[in-house]
Amino acid sequence: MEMRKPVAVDKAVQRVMKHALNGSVEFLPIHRCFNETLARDIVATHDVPHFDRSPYDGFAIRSRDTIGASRDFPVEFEVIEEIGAGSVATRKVEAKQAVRIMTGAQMPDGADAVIMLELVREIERDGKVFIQIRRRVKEDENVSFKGEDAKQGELLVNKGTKLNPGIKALLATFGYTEVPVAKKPVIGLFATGTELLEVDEALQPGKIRNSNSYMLADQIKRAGGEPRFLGILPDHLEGSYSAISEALKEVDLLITTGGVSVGDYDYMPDIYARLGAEVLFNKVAMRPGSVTTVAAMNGKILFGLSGNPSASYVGFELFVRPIIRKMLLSPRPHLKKVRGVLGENFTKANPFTRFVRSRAYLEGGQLMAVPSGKDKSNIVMSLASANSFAILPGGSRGYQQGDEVDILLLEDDEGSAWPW
Ligand SMILES: Nc1nc2c(c(=O)[nH]1)N[C@H]1C(S)=C(S)[C@@H](COP(=O)(O)OP(=O)(O)OC[C@H]3O[C@@H](n4cnc5c(N)ncnc54)[C@H](O)[C@@H]3O)O[C@H]1N2
Ligand code: MOO
Ligand SMILES: [Mg+2]
Repeated sequence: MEMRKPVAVDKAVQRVMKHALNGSVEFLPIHRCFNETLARDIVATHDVPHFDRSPYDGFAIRSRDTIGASRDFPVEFEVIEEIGAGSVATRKVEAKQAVRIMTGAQMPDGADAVIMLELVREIERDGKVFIQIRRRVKEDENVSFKGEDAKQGELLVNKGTKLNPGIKALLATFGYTEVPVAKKPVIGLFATGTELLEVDEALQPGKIRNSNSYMLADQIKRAGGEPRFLGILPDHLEGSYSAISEALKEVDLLITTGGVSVGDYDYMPDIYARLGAEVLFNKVAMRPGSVTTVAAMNGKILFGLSGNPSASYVGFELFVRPIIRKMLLSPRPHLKKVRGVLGENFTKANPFTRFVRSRAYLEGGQLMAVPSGKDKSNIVMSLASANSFAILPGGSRGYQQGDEVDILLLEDDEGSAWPW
């Protein structure tokens, strides 16, 4: 019987990260990309706005002409032209002249301020329109200046940042019809186990439905990768070996679940040996997921996650997610770590570090983490409301409600450079 030597979690993650693959760039039409990450820095290619403009519907004037204006002594301006946004005045504003201007329209030459429509009185005389201004208007008042939003050459968004609606607005502003994004790594997904049924199959004695593949496919998408379902492999060495070696040609990374422990039908260790893959570790000092095995081969990584649902969920987030994020050029590829308070007693001691699936929430400004269900490796139900892992370092004692703990956030996009 093989005795496996557990590796500390941080050491295990470190070993995997040494084999991180480089990401590549592709260009996607702006209306098609969503949630990808930028593969280039976004730099302002011109000033925004690229002309001085009015932020109000009003009248563009020369501020100095309002000196002395008051309620009792209004100053009169002749309205020489009217422009809406998109139009440009044809005449220069001279002394005591005004251009009726709408929000977003370019400031006419000569004018240095705008007074809002509501603040003037309009009068008509001899077929001409005049306005009366009853207050002093300062130089530059109500002008939105060229470059006030962004200056040409300014670095606006770093590569490796996930697209969001705001970044989309920037891309459109600068005329990106095609957006440089990090190509999503393609991650193959095999579920192994003779006991596994497809989702549409009726239950049979001793058999269960394959839930891992669906869970992991969405974890892959949440991390920014592209899952490729490769189906279920019954526990047969030959068949599994050939399916896995074929699949490796098609994907960047390969995940299998199940068959990594020491059971009679746990064939993954044999398969790695036959492939000639370098096993980075086959036991991690963590719960769940202690059997997590990672192997490297020809610039690809094979993640042998546990068959137990909670264990494969945790294994993915700790070991696969950072590799995906790295390929997406993120400078912070790991889960974000924050401090919080344990919301319930957790008395079961364990020599290995526990990653307790938890629901984290703010209460009176304090982050609380409460276990989201039974803390066993073969449990599925606790995953549904988990948005975090509370980290309970291994040792001989349990933890109490109110203890301060590190918490890894699952639904955050900022990440950590290195949380360990
Ligand atoms: N003698 C020992 N037995 C076990 C050890 C050990 O150290 N010594 N480790 C235990 C731990 S810890 C874990 S975790 C599991 C890991 O087992 P495997 O990764 O080899 O996975 P399987 O044996 O194939 O399956 C385990 C469990 O998970 C269910 N499963 C598998 N695939 C799926 C799927 N796609 N969807 C849902 N559920 C799945 C499977 O039916 C089993 O119940 O080993 C312990 N044993
Ligand atoms: O790998 Mo197992 O999940 O430690 O329980
Ligand atoms: Mg097993």
